[in-house]
Amino acid sequence: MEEIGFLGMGIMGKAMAMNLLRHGFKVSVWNRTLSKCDELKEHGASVGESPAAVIKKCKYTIGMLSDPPAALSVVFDKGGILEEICSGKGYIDMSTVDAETSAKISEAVQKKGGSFLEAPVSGSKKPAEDGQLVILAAGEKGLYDAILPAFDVLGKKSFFLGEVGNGAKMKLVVNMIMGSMMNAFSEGLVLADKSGLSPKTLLDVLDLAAIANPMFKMKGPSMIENSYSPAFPLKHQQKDMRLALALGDENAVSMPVAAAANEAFKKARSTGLGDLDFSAVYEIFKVTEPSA
Ligand SMILES: NC(=O)C1=CN([C@@H]2O[C@H](COP(=O)(O)OP(=O)(O)OC[C@H]3O[C@@H](n4cnc5c(N)ncnc54)[C@H](OP(=O)(O)O)[C@@H]3O)[C@@H](O)[C@H]2O)C=CC1
Ligand SMILES: O=CC(=O)O
Repeated sequence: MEEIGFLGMGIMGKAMAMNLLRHGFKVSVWNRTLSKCDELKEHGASVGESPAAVIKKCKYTIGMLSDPPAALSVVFDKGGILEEICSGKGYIDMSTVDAETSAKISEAVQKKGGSFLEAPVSGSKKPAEDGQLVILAAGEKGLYDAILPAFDVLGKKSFFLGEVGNGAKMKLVVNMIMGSMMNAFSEGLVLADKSGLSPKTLLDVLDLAAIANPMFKMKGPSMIENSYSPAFPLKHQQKDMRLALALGDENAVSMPVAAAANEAFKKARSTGLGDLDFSAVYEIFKVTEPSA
């Protein structure tokens, strides 16, 4: 396949671009903080000086940026995608954003004659390293078909969900559920501990019960060690809760559980836990009321 552009060398983008390189793809990368491209360069990637420079060089370019302002910035700002995107080129945004952000980008890219696909992913740092992501694509089907060889390397399964916005919405629903589960899990760990049970034994029981799941299994042991090395940064999980709640507002869906979870993530951010893993929300539940 032709050289693939990759914008955003954060936790996910770096792992995904590395994976493409490992599978023999030629990759051209860009990151706002340029030094984060060094390791990729050592593994054979070329480095572009701006998103526009990468788009100019590559037929297909993937973006993996933190949030809606970042996703919009690489498209609309000086040196951005719009300066070089044209007929025959495609942009695939794999960031987690809301449907409105995706639609804005899609419209602008198409106005210049380019193709657009949104393709947020489910799965964190390790699945990204192992090519085990779940890809939630929507937009131009021709671009989806063309980029599938790369998706087959990045993920274990790709879904094509129709018109732009459906991928973003699916991702927000999934992460709203994940964030709510992480809150219930944290409360349960604290309740076990405070009521004299072993949190470690709780993990063993949960793993054999009807609610066993990969997230509890993966995060539980590090949480009880108070270890929160970021795989999925808490600030991004809170962004996803916020965007999912806005989707709930638009559709008049009452979401009291997600709203409470969002408050806990906000509180965690306000106490400086935003750059840690989202499982650090556990710390919020450990804080006990001072006795009167
Ligand atoms: N980590 C995870 O487990 C998962 C994350 N996601 C989603 O993937 C996306 C990326 O996540 P992740 O890699 O963890 O995040 P990181 O915070 O590790 O990386 C964010 C990236 O966005 C860039 N960026 C931020 N602001 C701007 C801006 N204004 N202009 C240009 N670039 C900018 C950063 O550049 P710089 O280095 O210069 O700061 C960096 O490359 C997010 O939308 C997240 O919600 C989805 C699934 C799993
Ligand atoms: O967005 C995070 C994930 O683990 O999926």
